[in-house]
This record gives sequence, C-alpha cells and structure tokens, in this order.
Amino acid sequence: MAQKTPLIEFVDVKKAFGEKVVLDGVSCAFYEGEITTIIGKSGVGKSVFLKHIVGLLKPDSGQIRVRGVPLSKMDRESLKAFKKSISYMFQSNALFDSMTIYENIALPLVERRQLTKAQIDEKVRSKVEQLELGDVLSKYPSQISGGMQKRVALARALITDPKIVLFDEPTAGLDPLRKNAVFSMVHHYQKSFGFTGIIVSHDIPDVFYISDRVAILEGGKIIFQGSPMALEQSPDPTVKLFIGGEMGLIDELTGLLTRAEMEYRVRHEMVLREARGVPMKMGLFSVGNLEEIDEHVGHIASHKIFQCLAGELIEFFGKNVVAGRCGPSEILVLFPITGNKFSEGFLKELSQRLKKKPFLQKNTYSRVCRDFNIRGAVREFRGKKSFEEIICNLRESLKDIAALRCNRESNNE
Ligand SMILES: Nc1ncnc2c1ncn2[C@@H]1O[C@H](COP(=O)(O)OP(=O)(O)OP(=O)(O)O)[C@@H](O)[C@H]1O
Repeated sequence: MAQKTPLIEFVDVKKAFGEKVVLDGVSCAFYEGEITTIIGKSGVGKSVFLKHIVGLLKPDSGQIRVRGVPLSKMDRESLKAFKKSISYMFQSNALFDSMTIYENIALPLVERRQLTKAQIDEKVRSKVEQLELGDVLSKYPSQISGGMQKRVALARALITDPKIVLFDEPTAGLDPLRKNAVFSMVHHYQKSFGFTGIIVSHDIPDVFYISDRVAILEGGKIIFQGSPMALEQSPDPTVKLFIGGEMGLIDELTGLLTRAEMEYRVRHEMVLREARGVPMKMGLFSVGNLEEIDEHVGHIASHKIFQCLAGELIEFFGKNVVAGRCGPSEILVLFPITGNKFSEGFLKELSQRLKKKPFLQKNTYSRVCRDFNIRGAVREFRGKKSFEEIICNLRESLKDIAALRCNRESNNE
C-alpha cells in the first residue's frame, strides 16, 4: 500500500544554540487527523521542536515540509494560511493576568478581527459550556486553580477551530483525575473536529491512550516513531531502556504495574521459585473486542473498559497478586504460590459485572462497546523462561481457548 504524504514532516533537521546542539538530524512525520505524542527527557528539545513547526525557530539545516512542500519554499500566502491553521497550548498556559478568563479565551478571535462582538460571544459561550468554565468567566487567572487554568488554555487553543493543535505538556502539574479529564477533552475534541494533534508530554503511559503515534526524542534524534502498541513491544534495547526509565512504576489510573516493572518482578520471582522448586502460575487477561471498540468508539471508551477490568481483577485476586500491563490491552497476572480462585466461571461473572457498570448503561456508547467478553488464560511455568516467551505462551493459550469456544459454539448450532 502506498504510504500517505505526511501533513508535517521533519527531514534531517538540525538546530544548535551556540555550541549546544539540540536537534541533531531529526526526521519525523505527522499524519492528518492523528494525534502524535512526542516524549523525551526534560531539556532534550521538545519545545524547540514544536517552535520549529510554528516558525518561531528556523532549522540550521534540514527541512520542515507541509504536505511535501518545504516551509522555506512556501509563498507568503500559503505560509500565512498554514500558520493560521495552527493553534498552540503552552506549557505555562500563557494566560494574561490582566485579562479576565472571558477575555483570555476570546483573544485569538478578537486578534483575527473576522467576527462581530456578538459572534465572538456566542463562540466563547459555547466553548466554555463544553469545558465547564461558565462560572469563572469574570475572574482573573490568578483567582482560579491550576487545573482550571489548563482548561481555560485549552478553550483558548480551540476557539478558532484550528486544523493543527500543538500541546506543550497539557497536563503538567495536574493530579491523575484532572490529567485524565484533560486527555479526555483533547481526545473528544479531536474526534469531533478531526484536527491533527501534536502533544509533548511526560505522562506515559496515560497519554498513549489518546495517541495514534508516539515519537521519542533522545540525544537530538528521533529514536522511535510508531504506534503505542509497537512502542510497548519494541525489542530495541535503547527504546526499552528509555521506556523503562521514563515510565512510573505504576499506572496511576489503572493501578497496574507498567510493563517494564512487571518484567522486572517476573524475572525476580522466577529465580526465587526456581530455587524453591515451585512453578510460576501466570495469567493473561484481555477484553475480546477491545480493538473493535477502539476503532469504532475510540480510545477513551476502550481504555475505560480496560481500566474497569484492571480494577475488578485487582479486587478479585486481592493484594497478593502482582498485576501489570503487558500490552495496551492485556493484563498480566502473577499469582501467589497458594490461594488463587481463578476459574472459567469467574471470567463470565467478570464480563457480567463490567457490563453493569454505569458508564456502559448510559447508552453513551454503541452496542459494539457492550458486546464484549473477558478472555483469560492461566498457565504454569517451570524453569528459566524469558518474559517474552511467557507472554507468547499465554497468548497461544488465549488463542486456543478462543478456538475451542468457537468449535463448541458451531457444534451446538
Ligand atoms: N532560544 C534559546 N536560546 C538558547 N538556548 C535555548 C533556546 N531555546 C531552548 N534552548 C535550550 O535548548 C535545550 C532544549 O530546551 P527545550 O525547552 O526544548 O527542552 P524540553 O525538552 O522542552 O524540556 P522540558 O521538558 O523541561 O520542558 C535547553 O538546553 C535549552 O536551554
């Protein structure tokens, strides 16, 4: 299949400030209608990267192309139109202290001088309603909380209905629930308006749930670009090291250990159990049609189901199990030596319990969302096995179980 032309493409971009080389041959592509997240350590040059897109900085060498045309070769009109189609949500929110919240949100429209006062008012009021900011319109930025300032900044970034939105750390300084709310908002607006989003964020893995692609900026270069799934499963040692070091030990929203931490715990436990001559009992759980839900309804719905599954599993098996992610839609469980209550009946019960969750009852989501089943496979492992081998074996078992079910169903017909 022919590769589509990227909306924005960096080709071997280099940028230095004096002796300090920040971008050292960056090549990276952003596709229309997708959300791409750029992750990288503090000070690596993520903001410098974004500033090149909006033209605040120019590369020393290399090219930035828009639909295949280098920015440096664009005529003035096209360049102006391109810049107008971009909106930027700054890390510091960049709200003006001397202006009310209303004035801050309305500012980009006022500056463009294309709408009447009444039209601006209508637009602002509709945006603030969607972002639940109605109560603070007459206040000043210093009088509202940090979380609210973020929402105001988001409302201002979206007020012009931009084609491309750049988010520089949109969730910095927020607690996990507010972070989730901001990501949900970004996702919701992206689904509604179809803009192309480029997010710089440290919030991994949370930001992955709303990202189509991820790019890692490290040592002045993009060392990885691809889907979040490809990232989590990348065999590249540099990428693995980066992800292992950057991800927190625990996913704050699901309560699950990250893949890197899970790998460490499994390896450690394997050595202990081998010494005691007892097998490792491990399980792999996932939602049957999560990919379909993802495709038809979106990441937030599928993630919410995944989040609930994680909660139920942790509650059911109790504190003694070690549970973590091993892919965006798979939960790996390491059972304690004694006392696990796993059974096929439990999986059915779990599916039923999840379907009764209020958020699935509200008809917010289509039927595809409610038509899911929980899949699970449990196996014992003896002797030395690599983490990848364990996961592969469990995935095979899951496939076998699914095939068995299919056979049973067709025999009963
Ligand atoms: N205009 C400038 N003049 C000189 N040096 C600069 C300029 N802009 C950025 N830098 C330097 O470039 C490097 C990268 O900065 P940048 O702000 O892009 O990092 P970052 O990855 O966004 O960091 P953080 O995650 O902490 O926000 C830093 O060392 C910074 O001091």
